[in-house]
Amino acid sequence: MQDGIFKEEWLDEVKVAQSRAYTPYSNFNVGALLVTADDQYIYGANIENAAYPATICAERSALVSAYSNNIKQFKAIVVITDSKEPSSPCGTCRQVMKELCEDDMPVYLVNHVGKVIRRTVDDLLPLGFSGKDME
Ligand SMILES: O=c1ccn([C@H]2C[C@H](O)[C@@H](CO)O2)c(=O)[nH]1
Ligand SMILES: [Zn+2]
Repeated sequence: MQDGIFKEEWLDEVKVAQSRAYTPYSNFNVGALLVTADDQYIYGANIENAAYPATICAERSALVSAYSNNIKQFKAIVVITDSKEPSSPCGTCRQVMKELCEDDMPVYLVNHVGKVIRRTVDDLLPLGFSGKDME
């Protein structure tokens, strides 16, 4: 895994992802930009549903989109929200990142004024369960 040192242009790209959110119920728009190992951009947004639990978060939208297109090596994921402080991925998204990304992949959390917090997948889900736990 190459470390994706945060690039300013990722801010513009993650806002594009966020603009695609479908949030008639919460109006809380989340964008996720998945940067692939070869610097492609995969966009994810939260897609809500009248049956609330059927909602898909932005982070999982991006990861499922990448895998569906046979793209599996990532440099980083950037997540943006309009919250006061950079918002933190939900437990389900952390578990899916644990499954599909390297433990040391950077996760950049960004708020509406561009404050960026860097964590890794392992920071967000320490001692997380994975296939290794079934060996
Ligand atoms: O990790 C998360 C947490 C929440 N949301 C979305 C789901 C829902 O549409 C809205 C409010 O929970 O935010 C995400 O996209 N990612
Ligand atoms: Zn989530």
